[in-house]
Amino acid sequence: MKAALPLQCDALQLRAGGADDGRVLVAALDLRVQPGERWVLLGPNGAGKSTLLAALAGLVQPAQGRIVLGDQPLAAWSPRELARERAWCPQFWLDPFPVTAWETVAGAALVSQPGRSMAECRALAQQCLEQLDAAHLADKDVRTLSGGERQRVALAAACAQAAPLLLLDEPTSHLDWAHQAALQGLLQRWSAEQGTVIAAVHDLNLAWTLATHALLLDGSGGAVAGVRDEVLTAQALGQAYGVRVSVLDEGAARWFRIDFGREAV
Ligand SMILES: Nc1ncnc2c1ncn2[C@@H]1O[C@H](COP(=O)(O)OP(=O)(O)OP(=O)(O)O)[C@@H](O)[C@H]1O
Repeated sequence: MKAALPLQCDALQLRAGGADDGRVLVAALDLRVQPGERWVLLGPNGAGKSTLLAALAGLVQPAQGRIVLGDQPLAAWSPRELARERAWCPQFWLDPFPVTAWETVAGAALVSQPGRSMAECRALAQQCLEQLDAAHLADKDVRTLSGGERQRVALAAACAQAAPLLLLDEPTSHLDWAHQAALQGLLQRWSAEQGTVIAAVHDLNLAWTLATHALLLDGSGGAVAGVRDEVLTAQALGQAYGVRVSVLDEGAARWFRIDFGREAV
């Protein structure tokens, strides 16, 4: 896999639904993301994590400011070129047609490299399904899969695109513990090869173990971005989510506990 390109946001403003009169989700975000970094996006429901991921994928237009990938604004990239640079794995899937898992993944491989033969796409699809422990699902109709199985197929499709920037919207929302751990390992290897990962997550402990950097949206347009240890603090998380968060530092690890029985900070 080739190395990811640097990604940057300059005074980025995003509104709900990308509409001119939509609520401001992100007021003026400056962000620098370097190849090999793993970012987690956090913030309350409706804060704008999915909207920001879609904007970074080039699928939602900023109200103001700009996003730059490599040396040109995102808006200047053609869809075909962009498909070679970034893969976007959404939070939900619509599967209206009877398509198999391997066809779904092979389709993603074909999007980024239209010259590939179907045999090559199928071999790559098989490899990516194996990486996500989903090879045994290859011939199944995606409409018949369980939530976790369908999510692993979607993640395999994102990997098959072989685009070095992975934009993942709640990638572990349907995964059991073992598959969460396996995905973390995969994403760490991805970034070790100079791929970049940006993932929206709600699980603070998973966020901590996954991330090198974090971006915390407050739901009112504000955002704090930086290295993980400085952003993921009890105070900042408590304020953003409106719950009491306590932190246990244990060697190099940090554990978060949410006190659901106490009033918000
Ligand atoms: N197409 C749309 N039209 C209008 N409003 C939208 C549209 N898409 C999203 N929104 C609104 O924008 C806000 C941000 O949504 P978004 O999905 O980005 O939040 P999120 O932080 O990912 O939330 P969650 O944690 O619940 O997944 C929400 O209030 C949502 O209702």
